[in-house]
Amino acid sequence: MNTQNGTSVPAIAIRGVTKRFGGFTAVDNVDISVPQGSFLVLVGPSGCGKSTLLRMLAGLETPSEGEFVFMGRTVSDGTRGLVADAGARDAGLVFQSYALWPHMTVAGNIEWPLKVAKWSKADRAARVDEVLGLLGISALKERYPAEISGGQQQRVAIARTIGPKPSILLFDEPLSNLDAKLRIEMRSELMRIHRATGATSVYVTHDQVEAMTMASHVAVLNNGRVEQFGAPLDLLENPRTTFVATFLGTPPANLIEVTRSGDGLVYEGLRLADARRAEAQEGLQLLYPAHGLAVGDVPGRPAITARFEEAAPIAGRTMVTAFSGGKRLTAMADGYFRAASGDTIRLSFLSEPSAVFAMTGERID
Ligand SMILES: Nc1ncnc2c1ncn2[C@@H]1O[C@H](COP(=O)(O)OP(=O)(O)OP(=O)(O)O)[C@@H](O)[C@H]1O
Repeated sequence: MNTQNGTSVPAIAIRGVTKRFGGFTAVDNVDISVPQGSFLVLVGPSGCGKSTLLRMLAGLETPSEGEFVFMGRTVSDGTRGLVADAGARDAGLVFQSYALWPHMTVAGNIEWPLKVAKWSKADRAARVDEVLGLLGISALKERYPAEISGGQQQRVAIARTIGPKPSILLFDEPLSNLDAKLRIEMRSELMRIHRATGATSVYVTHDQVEAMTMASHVAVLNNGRVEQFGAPLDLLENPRTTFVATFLGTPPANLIEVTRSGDGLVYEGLRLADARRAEAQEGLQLLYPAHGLAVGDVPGRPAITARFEEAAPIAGRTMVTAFSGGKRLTAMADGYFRAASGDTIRLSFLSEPSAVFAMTGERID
């Protein structure tokens, strides 16, 4: 069904999209596409352009250059100034703020877009009950937005968006107003809804845990550009830049700046790796995941002295933050580890670095 000339047509194709505000480039030549049913997460630090990209997907902004193609159909084209309206795009948007109509009941809010789309009365009633059930909020049907909690309001907003069965769902940080526990619950809920609707979803977040748990595809954005695009595990295991390597992953990975000395790569006089991993480069950065750094000396492994900063228990182990040479390092200790801030501790490098980067941030090995 979803084919043209025998080849599969992406549900969403973003082709060479740039967005400028005056002289400022907010989105810079973005080129990604995903198949139907994907869960694409746009992740990156504040100001990297992810909301602007989502707003263009929703048709709320026009690209300066490039085009958006949904299911083989061009819905925005920067060169021609074309932007198809929301109905023609077949996309529904869920915002961070719920923006429910306060004078309408929960059922009324969900029914409204179906009225706009000219569904029959019987079909509307059936669909409202169906999405209320899907979101687990049937009991709230006759309440007004002021009479339900924030988490429930967000469910109503999601129910309202999926009501008309859009084939593309767009989410702009929909969970950021919820408390930590509710966020985790709603994450699984959203995944369930995504699967139940069969829609292709695009989800904006600055929370990399959300990105890694929900995505089938992740685009890491930095300064308006896609720094890397791929499956979550691929990005974790094969980061192409130091930006991706340190932005993704919990706890954060460590970058150690080393210099070449003879046949070794050396940090504070300590040989950490074989210099043949990176020919002809003087300064380099070595990547160690937090679990690659242990607290305390380990026989046969290189170790450094660091200044203890803080400890956070995680699943029976302790994530330890310490400083060495002005740089923040994250290590894992077995069991529950405690020390006073400023104490001197030892950190051991348990294995070879998982990657080697140039000082410019590009991956070498
Ligand atoms: N209408 C606008 N006019 C001028 N500059 C804008 C406009 N909208 C966004 N920008 C700028 O474009 C850049 C990207 O903004 P955008 O909102 O897409 O970032 P973001 O990654 O979603 O950030 P956040 O996580 O903080 O919401 C920012 O520097 C922002 O100031």
